[in-house]
This record gives sequence, C-alpha cells and structure tokens, in this order.
Amino acid sequence: MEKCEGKSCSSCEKRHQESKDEILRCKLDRIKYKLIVMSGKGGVGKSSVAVYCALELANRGYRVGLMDVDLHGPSVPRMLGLQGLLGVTPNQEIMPHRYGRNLQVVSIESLLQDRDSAVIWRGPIKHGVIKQFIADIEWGDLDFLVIDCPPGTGDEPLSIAHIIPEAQAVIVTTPQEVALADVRKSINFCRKVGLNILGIVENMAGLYCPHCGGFVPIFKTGGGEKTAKDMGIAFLGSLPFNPAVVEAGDSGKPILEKNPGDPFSDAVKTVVDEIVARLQLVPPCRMATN
Ligand SMILES: Nc1ncnc2c1ncn2[C@@H]1O[C@H](COP(=O)(O)OP(=O)(O)OP(=O)(O)O)[C@@H](O)[C@H]1O
Repeated sequence: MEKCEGKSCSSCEKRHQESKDEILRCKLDRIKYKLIVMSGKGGVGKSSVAVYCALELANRGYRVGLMDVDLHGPSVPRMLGLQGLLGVTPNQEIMPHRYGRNLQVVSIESLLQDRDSAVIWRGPIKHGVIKQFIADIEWGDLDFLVIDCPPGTGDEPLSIAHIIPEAQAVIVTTPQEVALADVRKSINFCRKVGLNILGIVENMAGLYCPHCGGFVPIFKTGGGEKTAKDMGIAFLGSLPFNPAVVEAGDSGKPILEKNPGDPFSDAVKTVVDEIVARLQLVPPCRMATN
C-alpha cells in the first residue's frame, strides 16, 4: 500500500475514489435491469412514460426504483404527489421516497430545501451527483431502475452511459416529423456511446374525442413505428393523448390508479408487456402488487 503523505495525499484520494467506485458497482449489481428513458426533443412525455411504466411494473410486483436525473427540470415527485425531503438511514445513506409497496423514487427536487430553486451546475458536477444518486442511496435489491433523463444528448445521458453502460434505452417520441428528426439523433447517440436500445415509445399518438369517441390524430400517428422500422429498432407501442394525464400530472394522482381501463392505461400496459417480453422476464414470484 502506498504511504500517506498527509493533507490532500494523492494516494489516499485515489484509494477513497476506488472505494467509492466499488460501492457504486456493488449497488448497481443489486439492480437487475436499468432502463434509461430519453428523447431527442423536450416535452414529448419522457417523465410521464417513465412514471407510468415504473408504476405498471411495480403494480405487477416487480421491485422498481425511479431515478429522476432531469436535474434542471425535475417533475417526477410532482407527478406522483411526493412531498418532503428524503430521510437518512443510521449508516448515513439516503432513503428514497416510497410510493406504494414496490416503488422507490429519488429526484433532486426531494433533496433541495426550496423546491423552486434553480440548479446551476456544469457537466462534471452533474456527473458526480448522478453517481451519488446510486452510491449514496439505499436502493436495496431492485428488479428495475427506471431513469428519467432530460431531453437531448447532453451531460445527463452521457453520464448514465458512462456510469451504467449496461443500461438499456427507451426512446420516447411524438409522431410528427420534427420530433422524429431528433429521435434519430438519440438513436445515433446510443449507438455511438454503446447503449443498447430496447425500443421506441410513441406518445400523444392521437386523441379519443371525449364527446363522440372518434379518433383525432392531433400530431399524426405511426411516425414512431415507421422510424423504429427504418432504423432497425423495436417498437414498444403507442400511447394516446389523454387530457386526464395532464390533470393527473398536475395533481400528483396518476391515472392508472384513478381510472383503470381507459385507452391510455391499457396502452401503458401494452408497452410494459413489450418491455417485459423483450427482456424475457418471468413474472415476479412475490405476489404483492403496488
Ligand atoms: N399521453 C399524454 N396525454 C396527455 N398529456 C400528456 C401525455 N404525455 C405527457 N403529457 C403531458 O405533457 C406534458 C409534458 O410531459 P412530460 O413532462 O412527461 O414530458 P417530458 O418529455 O418529460 O418533458 P421535458 O422535456 O420538459 O423533461 C405534461 O403536462 C404531461 O402531463
């Protein structure tokens, strides 16, 4: 072992860093599947897809962690109605928020005293925070870690690709060409940094009129599926536009609980069926739903 040279000793620092990286690896080894939910364009519904897929997986009895790495614009705690700061365990690890029996949630918003304060960080700090979101959190054993990223191919998805190279991407888009152009960038990003792509989800793919029940393709439909086909990627399904999803996101009461059996909730189930099938997962033997 190298001898310590006192204050700011580089060999101590190196050992400290190595042990931190070991803790990070240990934590990741206790999580079976890591899904990074990303998109080329903002506002296409990434956080909603991350939240609803995480909820549906938890409802099926899988143990799920939901990690919001949208550090500048976190929305997951609000969507789930989670308030208050995260607690600390006796061994100084941070406890995630619990949502029901099977879902645990971590977001920068739950670590800030003032929810509305702006996070002004450059890439290296964000990289460190994302590492801490895994290493310093008491996640325990998980079947899934669902990671909600900000839009684009910037610091956060790049950090995830570096820290969790085994993560698999779920790319969210809306059906119109302006969004699809950015999706192709996300796909090329994943290919460049070596992230496996699980598939594409098309969101806001038409509206069922609440008055006549007719189908209105507000942003067109089918663009996500066509892009998936053109780029040789799996298509995981389409979610319709549903005004109740906006209301549910604002009120912190997800629609899956409030309104089972509507077209949006059914479509979420189909997407999760596809994810589970693609990962060739057996249903969990713990029969506890969320
Ligand atoms: N299928 C849908 N039907 C109706 N509203 C939706 C649907 N999906 C998302 N929304 C709404 O659209 C808005 C943006 O969704 P969301 O925050 O999930 O997008 P995002 O891609 O994560 O945004 P950002 O790029 O800002 O991170 C929210 O108000 C949300 O409730």
